[in-house]
Amino acid sequence: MSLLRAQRIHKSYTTGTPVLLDVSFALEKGQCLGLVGESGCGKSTLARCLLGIEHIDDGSLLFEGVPIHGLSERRLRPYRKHIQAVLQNPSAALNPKLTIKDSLLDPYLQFGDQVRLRHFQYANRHDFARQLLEAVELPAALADRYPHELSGGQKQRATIARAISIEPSVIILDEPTASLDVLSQAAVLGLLDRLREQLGIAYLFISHDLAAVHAMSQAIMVMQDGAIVDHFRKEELFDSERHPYTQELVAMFE
Ligand SMILES: Nc1ncnc2c1ncn2[C@@H]1O[C@H](COP(=O)(O)OP(=O)(O)OP(=O)(O)O)[C@@H](O)[C@H]1O
Repeated sequence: MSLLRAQRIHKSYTTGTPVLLDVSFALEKGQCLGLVGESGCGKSTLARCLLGIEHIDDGSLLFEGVPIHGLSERRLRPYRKHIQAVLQNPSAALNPKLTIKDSLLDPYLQFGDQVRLRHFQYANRHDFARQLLEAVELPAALADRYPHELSGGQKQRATIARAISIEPSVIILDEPTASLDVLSQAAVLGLLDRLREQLGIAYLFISHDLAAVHAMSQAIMVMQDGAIVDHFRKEELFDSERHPYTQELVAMFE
């Protein structure tokens, strides 16, 4: 059974223009599924629907076969711990008033009594934060700093540490390196890839950067104007039967 399955999802905002059109896919355990498409095609809207931040107008979303669309916040809560997110802007994702340690501990304080950790061990706050910082290759001394005292790359590593802290099944990565310089981008993508292998977490990796998506993913979906126009295995990217839009993206990539 797939971990996360979207079936024939449709969504419009109040303006009425469809933003997601008949979107279907399945994310398997431990897989990185890439989603590529140009700005405004609907990628972040899909991410927000999967996270339960936006509602869908039609279709279904299933987590391990259980419908999770249209649930009240209270009924959605048991699923929130399984699906975490790392978004584009780490400065917006970290509370400026909290130390890095307190931000890292936040998901565990919310869900720790409901999760069974296999990789990390919670003995006390300080040691847990140390393990998480170590997992994302940050020095333990950063635990007591505030977000404004970290570089962009360090902040994004901290948001990744927070996302993995309760060992979710899925992380939605929405342009996770967009705000970083080229060297930090490569380092953060390498880190994410290693963590997926170590922790067995599945990613939906959303990006406008086909090269990054190709490097990270086992399967790739291409979105155009809210529809998935192509969906293929990584090895099939250069095949001649690719959708014309995919071929346009490939021409830019080469
Ligand atoms: N809250 C909203 N209300 C109305 N329209 C919205 C809202 N959020 C997004 N849109 C519109 O939906 C469309 C898809 O936006 P979305 O942010 O999902 O695209 P995207 O592919 O993630 O773009 P980018 O790569 O630039 O982040 C756009 O036309 C956008 O203007």
